Amino acid sequence: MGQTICTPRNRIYGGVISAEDTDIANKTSGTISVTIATVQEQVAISKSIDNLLKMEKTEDKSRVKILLLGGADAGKSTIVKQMRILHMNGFSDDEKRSFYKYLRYNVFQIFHEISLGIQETILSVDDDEKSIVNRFGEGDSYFLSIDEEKEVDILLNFIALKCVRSFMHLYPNYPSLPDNAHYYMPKLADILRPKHTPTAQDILHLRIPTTSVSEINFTFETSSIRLIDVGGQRTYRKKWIHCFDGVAAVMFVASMAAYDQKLDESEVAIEPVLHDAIPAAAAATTIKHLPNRLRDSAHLFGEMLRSKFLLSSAFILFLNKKDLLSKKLISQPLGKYIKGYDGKTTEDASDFIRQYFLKRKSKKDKDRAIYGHYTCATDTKNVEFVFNAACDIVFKKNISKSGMQ
Ligand SMILES: Nc1nc2c(ncn2[C@@H]2O[C@H](COP(=O)(O)OP(=O)(O)OP(=O)(O)O)[C@@H](O)[C@H]2O)c(=O)[nH]1
Ligand SMILES: [Mg+2]
Repeated sequence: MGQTICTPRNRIYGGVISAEDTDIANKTSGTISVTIATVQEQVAISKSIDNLLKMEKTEDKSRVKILLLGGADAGKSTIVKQMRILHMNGFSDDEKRSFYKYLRYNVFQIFHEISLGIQETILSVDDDEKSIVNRFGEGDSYFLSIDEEKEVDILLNFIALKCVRSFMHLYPNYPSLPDNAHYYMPKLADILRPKHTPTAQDILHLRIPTTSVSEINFTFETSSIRLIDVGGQRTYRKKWIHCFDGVAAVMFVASMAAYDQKLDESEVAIEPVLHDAIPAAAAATTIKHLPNRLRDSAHLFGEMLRSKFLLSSAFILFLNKKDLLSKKLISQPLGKYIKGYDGKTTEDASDFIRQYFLKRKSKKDKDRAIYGHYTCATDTKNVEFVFNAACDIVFKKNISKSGMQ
């Protein structure tokens, strides 16, 4: 059989000429008779297009543009999902159901990390459990060739293994475990049921990395908001600059629970994200040591503060994952990962992290107010509160409502 040459056009139409094509062909090959009626029609259409464009322009201007920035896994898209729940009627049943496959994949990712963790900690594994642990450690290729039912069985068998149970007992906060493990692990039997429709909470805990810029538009009180979400992984940060025009506020999201996590892309040399970043001595000294996620995030925060395109934008810092921070501190001392910390309580740790970010302000913007909150992006009530307070800042209504200076 000869090879099909796929031109961009027949790739779109699958090689079949569409009804639309035929219509265009008829129109262009026939004689066109111009009458006064058709001219009037054209003028009317053109006028209505102009009006639409004008309306769109004014609407765009009256929209308040808010940009979510921050490193990967910080919680930006979770905040977008919360806005959908709070201001856009949430998710339809079909949409909820469509998240089921991501849910299974997230569970697989947790198990993959558990398998690697078992191997790294050299936990003893019974002979009959070894091959299963190794299969999960290898990656997802095996799972691509099996059906959904079999996959669910294998996932449920994995969690029953003796070595898996011991690992979770000994290392519930193992640094490479995805953050959503805490939520999904206790409810696996329930959420993996093939008929399960993911709940809003299940969806809020999903980890689906953002790879492109996206936006939602909604009405908040009397204002029209345009909320823009970007991918936080280093490879996607280069796209951010295209969103920097006319930003009323930057909501910078950072995971406080990332203090013991490493960047995925740790081998990549650290480059400034923006060419316009004003060099600061402080930034140059930050990431020389461990390529740690919290450190990377604070560095990025400093870089954004110095961007000349964002100098007139309000900055609101969401120090996120406060729920996980308190869980992790029990077994992972913050001082082991970030120099200079000698506190004891979760409050001490949160305050230290806050200072760690705020000291990225250069001398130049010493007087620039940065507002912020300790947040839990998976908690709808908490996000509602902090988003309302943040909007008060943006709309300059009540600056005293939000404390971090
Ligand atoms: N427990 C807990 N989990 C959170 C919190 N915020 C976000 N998460 C989880 O953290 C993971 C990452 O959240 P995302 O919103 O996808 O992160 P992101 O900043 O959009 O990441 P990128 O798209 O890669 O830039 C998801 O599994 C979320 O459910 C939080 O406050 N507490
Ligand atoms: Mg995202």
